[in-house]
Amino acid sequence: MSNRFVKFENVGMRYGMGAEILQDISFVLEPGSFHFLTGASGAGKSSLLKLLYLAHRPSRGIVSMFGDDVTTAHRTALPRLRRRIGVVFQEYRLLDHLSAIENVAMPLRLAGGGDDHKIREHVEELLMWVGLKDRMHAKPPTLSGGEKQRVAIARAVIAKPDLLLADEPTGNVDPQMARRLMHLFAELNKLGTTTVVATHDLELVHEMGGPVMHLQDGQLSSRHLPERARGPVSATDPSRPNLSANLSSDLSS
Ligand SMILES: Nc1ncnc2c1ncn2[C@@H]1O[C@H](COP(=O)(O)OP(=O)(O)OP(=O)(O)O)[C@@H](O)[C@H]1O
Repeated sequence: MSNRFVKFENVGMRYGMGAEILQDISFVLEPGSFHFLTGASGAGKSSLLKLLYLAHRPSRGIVSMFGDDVTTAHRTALPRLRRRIGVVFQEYRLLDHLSAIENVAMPLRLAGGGDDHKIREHVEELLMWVGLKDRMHAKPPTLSGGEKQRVAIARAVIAKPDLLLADEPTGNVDPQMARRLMHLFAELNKLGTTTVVATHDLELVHEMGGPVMHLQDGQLSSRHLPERARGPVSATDPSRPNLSANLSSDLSS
């Protein structure tokens, strides 16, 4: 288990030659833990996620991912680590020339996980669960913002990553769908995925509870809210997403 830890020690971050926008950030993400990341617009939530996704190097401090010090790691070592991370980007980053099904199937195909028929079945089931039954064959340019967001979420969770990073994943959906998507994250988390969800939706944060990382003035503070809603989202929606298909066990090896 120890190689699944994520640890930041006195980390700073800046863009180019600018001032540090994150300073002395220290925390540990225990394997299988669930964290919200909050903070005002511009506080640095997406920037912290960039460090976690290894898309940006810290200006100082030490970042350890899954037991490896990645602060000075050669860039050729990063793709192997990134394959263990699922990301829901704020701007989705879907492949426009592929259908929703093919976008979501991509992580499984890259991991060589399972035969074509099984992959398709699993992807279709997940897309149905996120309410996209009728939009599976659509390409991203023809999808609404909320639909794209749900495709991006399905793509991030399909391969059961060791670490899931979600940047404002419910920003474009209605409150009921937001709860359904949080339920999906909670179910994935129960299967062992360490999860960080950056959000402005404090109502949702209070409803779900648990550890909250808060950014303000470049500094990170932590608190723990009482956990209230780790079960089904509501009495009218007791279904569970099927995330247990064993298609990609080689991803985390
Ligand atoms: N590529 C970049 N180059 C220079 N500065 C940047 C870049 N990206 C972000 N910033 C700056 O870094 C700071 C933190 O931005 P970041 O996007 O991390 O905040 P955020 O908390 O995610 O905001 P929001 O909630 O609005 O998405 C802001 O002052 C922003 O202007």
